Amino acid sequence: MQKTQRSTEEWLLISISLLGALSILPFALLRLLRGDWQVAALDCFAVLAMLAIFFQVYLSGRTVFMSQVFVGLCQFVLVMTVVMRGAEQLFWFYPAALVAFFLLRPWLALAIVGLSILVLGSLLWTQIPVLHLFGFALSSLATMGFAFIFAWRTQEQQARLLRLATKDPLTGAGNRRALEEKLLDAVHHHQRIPLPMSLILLDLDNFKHFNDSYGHDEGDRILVAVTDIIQRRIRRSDNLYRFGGEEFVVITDNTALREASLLAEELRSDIATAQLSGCQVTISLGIAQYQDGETGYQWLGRADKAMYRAKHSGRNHLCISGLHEDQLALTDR
Ligand SMILES: Nc1nc2c(ncn2[C@@H]2O[C@H](COP(=O)(O)OP(=O)(O)OP(=O)(O)O)[C@@H](O)[C@H]2O)c(=O)[nH]1
Repeated sequence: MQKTQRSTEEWLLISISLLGALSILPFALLRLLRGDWQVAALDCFAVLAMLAIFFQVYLSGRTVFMSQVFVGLCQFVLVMTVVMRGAEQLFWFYPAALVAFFLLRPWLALAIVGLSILVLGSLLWTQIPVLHLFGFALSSLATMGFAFIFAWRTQEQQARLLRLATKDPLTGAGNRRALEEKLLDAVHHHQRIPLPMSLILLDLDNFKHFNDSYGHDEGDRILVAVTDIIQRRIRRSDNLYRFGGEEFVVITDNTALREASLLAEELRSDIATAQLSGCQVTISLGIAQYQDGETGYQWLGRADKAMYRAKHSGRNHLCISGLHEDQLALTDR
């Protein structure tokens, strides 16, 4: 379960920054040959800065901040080119605006491109005929407006697709696919920054009996109520997933076994005392702290084994996987 693939965002920024540097390079060389030092210096700066962004993203995988830097750089170079070469360079506004909407969140891109239109308009106010200026204002605003609508709609659709792909429709907890992604990310992150992290696997006790006695719809309501109790108890940075029918997983970043077992005990006790649908619902839990070198599935498997030990100990119980089990017995806390 090794994560080696780059995200789409990384590939996009890597490609765009390299392509940008390679496209400006011939202009830089031409201007150097012609002795057009000022613009050549600006072009060389743009090439070097884009290459720096390329290497930074390639090596670190940081895309959000580097996208902002890239868009800021494009706008700066655009404005400076217009300052040095005049209105004839205005056509660069259009690709620079589209890159902003392509890489950034729509509202941030709107703010940056809007500001750029204002700066360019005020620079050219006295230099070009009013009709020419009016033409630029209209075409740039239309480009910005359509790009914004397109980017905003894309963002909404992506968010909706992401919800559909990663959320359990009944409870709203993350689904199994999201859990698998999270396990990959967590292990990958732990290889870079080895902070303790723990996993709690919890399973409703005798749920079949509950379903058989009260009906499937009532069973569904219990699943939703249990999800709410867990969501209210865990931190915002913790992640809850519905792993199977009546099985849930909580992954707690930056949490060692002792804190995770305290949380698990709180969950057990909160649910056991909640009187859901007028009944006592109980859960059994298995807890495992991530151990260096294991895969996400091995980590989950250890928590699963611990959870089954809890079931065999009579249910409404928690068991801990790992070396420190004795020191962490509930009576010890
Ligand atoms: N209402 C409802 N029930 C579900 C859902 N998914 C799974 N179940 C039921 O959960 C029950 C799980 O039964 P078992 O695997 O035998 O487990 P259990 O009865 O909880 O017994 P232990 O886990 O050993 O305590 C089955 O009756 C499933 O039909 C769901 O989405 N809604």
